[in-house]
Amino acid sequence: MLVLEGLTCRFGAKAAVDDASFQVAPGSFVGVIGRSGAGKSTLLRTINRLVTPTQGRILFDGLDVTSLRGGELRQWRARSAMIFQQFNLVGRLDVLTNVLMGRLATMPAWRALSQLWSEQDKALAMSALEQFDIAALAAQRADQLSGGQQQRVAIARALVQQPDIILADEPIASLDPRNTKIVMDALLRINKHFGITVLCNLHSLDLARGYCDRLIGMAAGRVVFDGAPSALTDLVARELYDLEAADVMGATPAPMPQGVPALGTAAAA
Ligand SMILES: Nc1ncnc2c1ncn2[C@@H]1O[C@H](COP(=O)(O)OP(=O)(O)OP(=O)(O)O)[C@@H](O)[C@H]1O
Repeated sequence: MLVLEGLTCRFGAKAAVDDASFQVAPGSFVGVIGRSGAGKSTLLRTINRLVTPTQGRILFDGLDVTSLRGGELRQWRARSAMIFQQFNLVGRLDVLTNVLMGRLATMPAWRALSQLWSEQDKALAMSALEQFDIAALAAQRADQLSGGQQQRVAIARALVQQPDIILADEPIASLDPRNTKIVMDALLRINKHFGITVLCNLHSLDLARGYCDRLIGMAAGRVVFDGAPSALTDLVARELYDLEAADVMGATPAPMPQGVPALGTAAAA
């Protein structure tokens, strides 16, 4: 269980996240929504401790994440895998090595430095690639892949971290509708088949409604909505998004999941 208690993150006088308190049950798929600048990215980055909170606490299964330092903090970052809008792969390295990077936190420093991957880790990485139908790309340089393929590699890397929670920060923001569906389906599969909790920032409200069990709405750093997608009426959504409402609500049809996608069924884009 992830618990946030009065979490606040200030940049100078501005509170990017302002007194956020909520709990996320294991195995849920939670969408964080809100207009640009609402504080969604900062919230996820603070949970992962890429950003240091100014006030409040983050607890995970009773562990006080806010006070972690050094090796313990590195372990937490491995347990809370981040997925970024821009994929964050090492472009000059091949796909398999990029996925194996997800195993670094489990290795002794000398092996991590020389990147001596065990056969077991290689098998795990290949299996993750197979699950997203990109095993055939294992030997290719990451920067030769399409955006959708790169994001699937990033998701495979997150999966081999064997995380408790995945924090996905606008994972489909730079993708076309077809790849948006492939990547959202991959996250849904991880959530439903492996039971890994997903906390996912999404700009598109329609997408959030289609994929998430629960939505947390942010405005000016504060949590202003927390409930089931069905409870988010158009009126509340319009208040949440203000002038951006037309852009995020049904302007272009958002892809919807057709049930929970089986493993290894993503189209080989
Ligand atoms: N490192 C930083 N230094 C100063 N201000 C920051 C920093 N990071 C974020 N902010 C500010 O905090 C606020 C929240 O930003 P954040 O990126 O978390 O919002 P967001 O909802 O994720 O927006 P977007 O969807 O545009 O990414 C914004 O006003 C932003 O300018």
